[in-house]
Amino acid sequence: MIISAWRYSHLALAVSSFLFVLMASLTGIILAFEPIQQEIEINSFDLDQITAATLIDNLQENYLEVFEVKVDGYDRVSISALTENGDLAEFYVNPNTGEKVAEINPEAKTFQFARSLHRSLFLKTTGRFFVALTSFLLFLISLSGLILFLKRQQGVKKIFSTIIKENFYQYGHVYLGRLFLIPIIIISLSGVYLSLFQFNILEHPVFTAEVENENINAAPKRAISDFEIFNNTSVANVKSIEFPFSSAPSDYFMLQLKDGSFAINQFTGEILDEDQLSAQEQFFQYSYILHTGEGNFIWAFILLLSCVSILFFIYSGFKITFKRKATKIKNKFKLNDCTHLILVGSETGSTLQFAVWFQQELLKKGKKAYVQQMNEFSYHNQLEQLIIFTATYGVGEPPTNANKFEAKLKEISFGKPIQYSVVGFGSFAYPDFCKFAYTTESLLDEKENAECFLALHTINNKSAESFNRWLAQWARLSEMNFPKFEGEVDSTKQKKLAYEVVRKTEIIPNHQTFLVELKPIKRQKLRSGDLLAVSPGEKHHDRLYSLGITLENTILLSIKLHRNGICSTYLNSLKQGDVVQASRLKNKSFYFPKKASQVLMVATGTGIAPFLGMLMNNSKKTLTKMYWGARDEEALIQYKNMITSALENQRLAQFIPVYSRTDQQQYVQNRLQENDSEIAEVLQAGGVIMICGSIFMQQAVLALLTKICEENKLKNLSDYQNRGQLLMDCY
Ligand SMILES: Cc1cc2nc3c(=O)[nH]c(=O)nc-3n(C[C@H](O)[C@H](O)[C@H](O)COP(=O)(O)O)c2cc1C
Repeated sequence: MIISAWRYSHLALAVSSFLFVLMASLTGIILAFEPIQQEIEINSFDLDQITAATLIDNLQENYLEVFEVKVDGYDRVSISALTENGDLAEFYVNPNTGEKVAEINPEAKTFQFARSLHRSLFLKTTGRFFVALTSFLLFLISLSGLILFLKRQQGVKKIFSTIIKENFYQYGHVYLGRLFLIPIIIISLSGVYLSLFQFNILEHPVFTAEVENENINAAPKRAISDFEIFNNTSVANVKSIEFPFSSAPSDYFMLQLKDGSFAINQFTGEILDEDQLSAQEQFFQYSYILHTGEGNFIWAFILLLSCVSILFFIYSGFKITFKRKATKIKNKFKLNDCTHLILVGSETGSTLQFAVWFQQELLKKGKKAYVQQMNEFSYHNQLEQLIIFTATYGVGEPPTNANKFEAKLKEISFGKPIQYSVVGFGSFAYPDFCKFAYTTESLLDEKENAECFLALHTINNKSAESFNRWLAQWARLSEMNFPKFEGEVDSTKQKKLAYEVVRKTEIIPNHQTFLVELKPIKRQKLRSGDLLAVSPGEKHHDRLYSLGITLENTILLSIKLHRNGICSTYLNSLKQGDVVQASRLKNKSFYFPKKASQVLMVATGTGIAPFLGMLMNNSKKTLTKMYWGARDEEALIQYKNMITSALENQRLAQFIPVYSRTDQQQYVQNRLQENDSEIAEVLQAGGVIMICGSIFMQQAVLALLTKICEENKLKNLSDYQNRGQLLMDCY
């Protein structure tokens, strides 16, 4: 597994503490319900409007003797008093009247249990130590997570920009991270701070009034309602009031406010001593509220969601890690004996899967192939073929395991001629698509004795299909036969179904293209844009075709016959009534949009097939235009009827054929460029651009679209792609 230092720390911390974090989150979820429940159940009074003087008066009117008043975090006022029946009791009162409103119920058993587990794991001091450590580790995990998030988003300014969706768990991990990392940092830090008090590292100050008894006057005697301090203090600011034990002048009121404590002469109301709340104690109070959500419904709810999100982080984190760990480098031969060296530049391991698969296939063919990380590159005399698979990160930067490659390559000189091929793995969602692969290729270009075997090939979103196109070219040049790389969507694992050939057109000699229409023998749900993996027989591997669905629910395939193409030759040999075995692969990212102001289709050659199906089914008559590139008009013969009928019934608004080998001598991208303002308008008006056909056309069209976006001051092309306004299926 290849991993950067931050990612490694994040993972190591999470793995080492996950059981404790899991326990703390589960109990945290339960405990977060307590303030929520209290908030719902309690009739609260507006304590700001009631003075301590009124409260004391009310109480003294209602009870024989009052010992203490307490105001809790939910603004409930409770007292301990001698009632008129002479009973000593504790209960909640209405501060406006002094009357009893409710009993003080003991805390529910569930909360008691969850709290003990949350605080000490029922292990007393040892448990408290582990809990404190867990809090601290959670803080470090969140901090490293925050740094990874900022690196991923490429800076603080881009915190709120779109998160690029790679897969569900990765996206969820990052998305929830953006929402909950800060609350989790607050929870963990406040937890650590509260723990310091549990271990007596910090202590709560105790207010002991320093009063000289002889200085306490019993006169002039005032009514409580005339005590300045009680009149100036609202009950909202009170934490507790201890009443004087007896009527001896040496006993006084002890008033504890949220910001200080006072000793008050019971006869005169004079302040005998006072103490301001220390910063440490204030910090404790804030930490307590932040950690428990006491008295704040909204914050308690955020705490609840944060704890739930921690559970998701644990689960998705493990999912991501196991996926990455799945591929390991295992070399059968010593490096110095190998003729083929596959270098990998990968951050999260997916590129490595391609490399290891490729190595295994080369080994099966008797080649001595070695897989190595790009940073470890060194030259040996046996080396003949250098194949580099690399991802791109950051702003077109190398992955961590390739960041020293440039420096290493500079020091290396190839003693004998070698041939190299570079494959770039990247994503169109990023502005610098596969940039590091381009850099790598140009570095090799400059090296003596290094000859380019196959020009740079770029792969968007780990597309197995695109990789197979590269593989086919590489195999042809090196005169080998490779099976298909199936990647995550393994068509061999999909159920094979039977399809009957209902139509097959003659091949157009100059273009070597033909149409095949297949009818599923068993009914199935199909959509234009899906892929059909056709199996030419047991011994051969499947070949994927983009399909269109006709109005009769048949599958339309447009095929180019390749000279040594096993599958295209097989399909060309079919006759009406023959049965074909194939499996369907969903390709949801290339469906005709359900809602779009307009659709612009761009295709070359046989790439038109899914579009023909989409047009037939465009019953809403969404405004659709199609640019289609081919060598000459003859290539259109097979599609002409379908295009004409789509135009007639307004399922296609305009068809723009572009021919490269006629007087016109144009490619689709040239024609698109002539209409650049119209293209800009499509993007601006929320329209969708769909591209299907050759990878070369795709790259040229993407370069043009990027330019159009820049010139018209539109958003980044990747923004449109993220919003589903740019859909592609190219090969
Ligand atoms: C944070 C981040 C930044 C990325 N930056 C780029 C980029 O600048 N250009 C690009 O083409 N792809 C970029 N990608 C996409 C990756 O290169 C692509 O997903 C690749 O297949 C990942 O390969 P790996 O799993 O082997 O690391 C980025 C991906 C992530 C998560």
